[in-house]
Amino acid sequence: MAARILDGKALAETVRAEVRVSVDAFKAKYGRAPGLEVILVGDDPASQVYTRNKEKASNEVGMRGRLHVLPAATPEDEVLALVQRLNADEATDGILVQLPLPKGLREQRILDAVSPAKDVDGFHPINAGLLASGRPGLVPCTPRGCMRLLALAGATLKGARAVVVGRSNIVGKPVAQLLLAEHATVTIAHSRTEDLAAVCREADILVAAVGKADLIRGDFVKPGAIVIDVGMNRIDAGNGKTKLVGDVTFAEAAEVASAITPVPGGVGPMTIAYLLENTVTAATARMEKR
Ligand SMILES: NC(=O)C1=CN([C@@H]2O[C@H](COP(=O)(O)OP(=O)(O)OC[C@H]3O[C@@H](n4cnc5c(N)ncnc54)[C@H](OP(=O)(O)O)[C@@H]3O)[C@@H](O)[C@H]2O)C=CC1
Ligand SMILES: Nc1nc(=O)c2c([nH]1)NC[C@@H]1CN(c3ccc(C(=O)N[C@@H](CCC(=O)O)C(=O)O)cc3)C=[N+]21
Repeated sequence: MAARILDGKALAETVRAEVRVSVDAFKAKYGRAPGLEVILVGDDPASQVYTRNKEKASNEVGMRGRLHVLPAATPEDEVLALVQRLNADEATDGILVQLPLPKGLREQRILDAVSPAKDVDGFHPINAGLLASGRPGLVPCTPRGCMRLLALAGATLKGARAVVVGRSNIVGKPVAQLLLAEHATVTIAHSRTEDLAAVCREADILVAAVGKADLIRGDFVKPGAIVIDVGMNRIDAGNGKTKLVGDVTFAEAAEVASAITPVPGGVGPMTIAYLLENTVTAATARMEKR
């Protein structure tokens, strides 16, 4: 049996079309476009590509997107000052601080400075707490993208066994919270998990968010399971070039799973689409509160 391949690129296009509609409605109502501010500190080439894509994607749906590039040696107080200026700016609805930050900058201190109302990454402890309490707030983009891909797959979540491999605050934990909210029976596995293969084989829904190529092999996958591969690993392609792969050995898993996301073209594009969605959500919530 060959798995259905869940096309995240196409689904992200659908989400963006939905966002375009809400952006138009927002503009008609409030006379301005929602604004997303992306802060990049340093000159990491991969981060430069990602952040430029985010800026471009926001402009494509009719939002105002702006990228702030600061030198790697920028003092922490200057980064904080920019965040505070954007917190206070009426036309700024979303603020994203691209990770990782250069060494010497305290990530937590900077992320915590972002106003929870403008925290379109959903990384602020207030938003993490709201999610854990099952209350409305801004939800991290990648986990939202994973849930939408599961909906595309037609997954039944209620009562299903879900295994999330990875327990980071940005992917593993929030995706587990969202699955739990949908009444799945959720297990979170991590680097100290014993017999990861056996744990994964229990899963009707398997989410891999680790950052290790080929960690999840075909025999980790229960026949008929749905596999969401969040991993982004750049590996040597053998021909002097590199290629992007997930955490799951795709060819093997696709033999056993009922549906699987590819890398690239799976979760990645969905993350960007939900960043835009979160920005309109944040913008609307702020305007309605005024
Ligand atoms: N598609 C997208 O849009 C995005 C993709 N990513 C990608 O997703 C992956 C995960 O990102 P992120 O959550 O930030 O990563 P982190 O490095 O923060 O977390 C990785 C997690 O994997 C666990 N882990 C490490 N080794 C093993 C192992 N051998 N077996 C089981 N678990 C293990 C770690 O366990 P422990 O806690 O014990 O250390 C940790 O919980 C990366 O490849 C990243 O590039 C990330 C964000 C967005
Ligand atoms: N504050 C913050 N928020 C983030 O959401 C955030 C971050 N920092 N730091 C880095 C990670 C990683 N991340 C990705 C988003 C999209 C793709 C993506 O679109 N990937 C394409 C391929 C891109 C390529 O070819 O390189 C795909 O999978 O098809 C990848 C990775 C967001 N992150």
